[in-house]
Amino acid sequence: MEPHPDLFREQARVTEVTAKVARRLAQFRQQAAGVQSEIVSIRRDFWEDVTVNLEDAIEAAETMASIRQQAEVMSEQERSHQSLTQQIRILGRLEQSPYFGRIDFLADGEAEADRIYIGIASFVDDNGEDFLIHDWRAPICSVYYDHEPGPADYRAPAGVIQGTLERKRQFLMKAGKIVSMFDTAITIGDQILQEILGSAASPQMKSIVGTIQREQNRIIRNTRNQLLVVQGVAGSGKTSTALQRIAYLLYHERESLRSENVLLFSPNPLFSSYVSNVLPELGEESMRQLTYQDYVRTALGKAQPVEDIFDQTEYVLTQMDHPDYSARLQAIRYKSSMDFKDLMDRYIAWLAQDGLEFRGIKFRGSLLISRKDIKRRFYAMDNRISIPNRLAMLKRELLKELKEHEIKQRSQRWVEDEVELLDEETHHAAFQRLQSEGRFAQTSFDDFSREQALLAEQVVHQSFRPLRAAIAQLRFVDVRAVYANLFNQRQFTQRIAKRHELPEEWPDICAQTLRQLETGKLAYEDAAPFLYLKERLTGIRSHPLIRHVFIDEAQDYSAFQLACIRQLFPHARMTLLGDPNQAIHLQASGASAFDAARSLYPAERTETLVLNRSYRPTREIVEFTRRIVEGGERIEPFERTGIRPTLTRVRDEEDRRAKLLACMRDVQQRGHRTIAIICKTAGETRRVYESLRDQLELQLVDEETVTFRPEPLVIPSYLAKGVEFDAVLVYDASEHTYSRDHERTLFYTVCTRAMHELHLFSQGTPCPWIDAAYCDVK
Ligand SMILES: Nc1ncnc2c1ncn2[C@@H]1O[C@H](COP(=O)(O)OP(=O)(O)OP(=O)(O)O)[C@@H](O)[C@H]1O
Repeated sequence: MEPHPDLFREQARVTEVTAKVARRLAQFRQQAAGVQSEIVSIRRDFWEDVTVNLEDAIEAAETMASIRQQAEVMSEQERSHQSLTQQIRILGRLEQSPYFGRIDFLADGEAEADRIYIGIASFVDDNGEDFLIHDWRAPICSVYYDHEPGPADYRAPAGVIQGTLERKRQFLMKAGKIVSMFDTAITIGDQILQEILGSAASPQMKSIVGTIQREQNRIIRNTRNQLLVVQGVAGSGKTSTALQRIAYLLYHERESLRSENVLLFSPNPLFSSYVSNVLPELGEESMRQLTYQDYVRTALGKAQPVEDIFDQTEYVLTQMDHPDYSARLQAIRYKSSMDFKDLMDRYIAWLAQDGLEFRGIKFRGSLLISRKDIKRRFYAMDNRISIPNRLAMLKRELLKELKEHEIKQRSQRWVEDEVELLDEETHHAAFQRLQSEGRFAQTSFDDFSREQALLAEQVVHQSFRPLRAAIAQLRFVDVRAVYANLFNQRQFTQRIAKRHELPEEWPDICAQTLRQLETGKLAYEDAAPFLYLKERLTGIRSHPLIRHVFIDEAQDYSAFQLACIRQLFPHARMTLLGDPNQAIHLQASGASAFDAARSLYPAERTETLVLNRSYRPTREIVEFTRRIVEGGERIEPFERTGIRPTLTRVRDEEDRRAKLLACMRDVQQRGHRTIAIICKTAGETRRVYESLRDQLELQLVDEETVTFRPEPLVIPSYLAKGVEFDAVLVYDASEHTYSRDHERTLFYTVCTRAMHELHLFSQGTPCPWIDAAYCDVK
């Protein structure tokens, strides 16, 4: 292809700008080194530079002031070092690729067009006036993403600016050199996007800043709503867009928003690390990330273990022959529903009058306060006061009473014994304390008994510590028993369930739940309701510092979970991203997750945006995968072609192994590196790994894995969600493995992980959603 006529001129500008960037970088590095050595010397001389004098109160106060002042100097230097480091990181990136776009925008009424070069951050010339690079988030830069050459506008703080986009140019650069450059008006399709999407998958997600599409830009720059729902097909850029949106919000609200005020709920640790590099690549600190499971575990504490979500998923995918299977599946669905939440709300309302369960308070085997007594006191309080407030009052009362028990214990025999066992140092410390408090009398006999009394006080105080902590944390409320009662008073539950139908297998669900509760470990499906109950009783611990919550793969959340999340972050705006066709966990509500979320916010503060174009896979893969799901005809492929998916029939395991290895070799020969063999379950994944590892360098991915390498790997289906590979080999695409209702979305999720190649293997009848017309059958 002919080089672009302006290539020479543009390269000259790039060279000039990168030289300026390099100069600024050198200056900043020097400054940072200076600040660094300043910090080191402040740390070293800290105690020399403060005057320490604790002789009297005035001197001590002066000493404190001097320490504070010195600490302030140090933290100011540390802040400035941090900011310099961030600038250095950004300049380092600009030196490699200063910008990726240019627009020439002629505002109405102006004589000359503004020439705007767009990069990941602004760069102003040494005169402090001329922008050599504009930050992609600046208002004018939205023209680049939203318009083709011709009439265009953008929203500035002062209002909408109308004008004409005279030119739109895209660049791809490496190490300060233009690799390719196009004007959108003269090329067909999006050449740069073609190049980017055609390249290899990477173990770390990359930012899409240079090629954000118009429909994605609407999501990124949406600042009006409290709830933004993004419903997008597989590979439509939901995650990429979410991360760009976070970067945008950090810029747009830069006066008040920090990365620690933004929280992303991600599906698993592998996904968290997969996306963790995008914001740093854009010059921003990464947001906080959490899985829902981690959140529940932290909130419930170590004392209340919870089943792993992956163990629940494995159960659902493998234990079809288990006698409890059908009841458990029903339990998972019901306990995730809003019907169950309603039931619990009514139960909690009743608990305000009766039914709360408590634990007695025991010390060294004897009962100090019985549970009956605690219950009596609780229900003796004014029942117009909320349960959490009544419990707080009760807590104070119990702590006071505990103090009295503590005093009584001091004269007990066991205390005397323990005092005798105390070491010399403790005795000495008690002696010194009494002396400094002037509590010694003249006679040594009294002195001895005073020391004994002080030590007894300390011993008892120490022994009561766990009890005090337990009361302070309201552990005298027996949440587990309260939860269990919901399942062991069937008639009662049926009475309060009235309007709602309990599930058909309710008696079995009750028996199963009680058995599980007895083990001390919560089933995963009980975790969210249990936590909800606990928080409704003991007080909701909300997180007011979080201002934006993002939930990726939102289709996999239950309506119940979404309602809880809403309650936890009362001051946060919410962005929900998901694809109902990829709902793979049983508690998932799929499309109704979005309805559930919408019902939690006022309609006028809610917006839903849809992404139908799939960027990840080639056209051939989209043609194949969109036939797996209902409504797949609305999925539009991006114009990038490749080889057709294949379906290989195998005779037996030996044949499968040979054909899989042959396929793997072919794929590697075609230049692909990140190749995933996707199995359905963790058990199958391990077996495949064991059987292939002597033939192939292979990485085993399980729920503990946090990163993957660009080489062949074997992974269970549900862990692959959200990530992508150059080629996907579906280990077993037979009807035996994928044919039940809830396996359809799982199969779709697995197949849509492929960017360039998709190969399926099947022994016996292939899974019913494979359309042989859209793949090569071998
Ligand atoms: N505007 C874009 N420019 C360049 N690449 C893009 C763009 N949009 C999406 N992509 C690429 O498409 C792929 C899929 O993006 P992403 O993972 O964000 O999609 P998703 O909708 O979250 O997918 P899924 O739901 O299947 O997990 C990624 O490789 C991403 O870089």
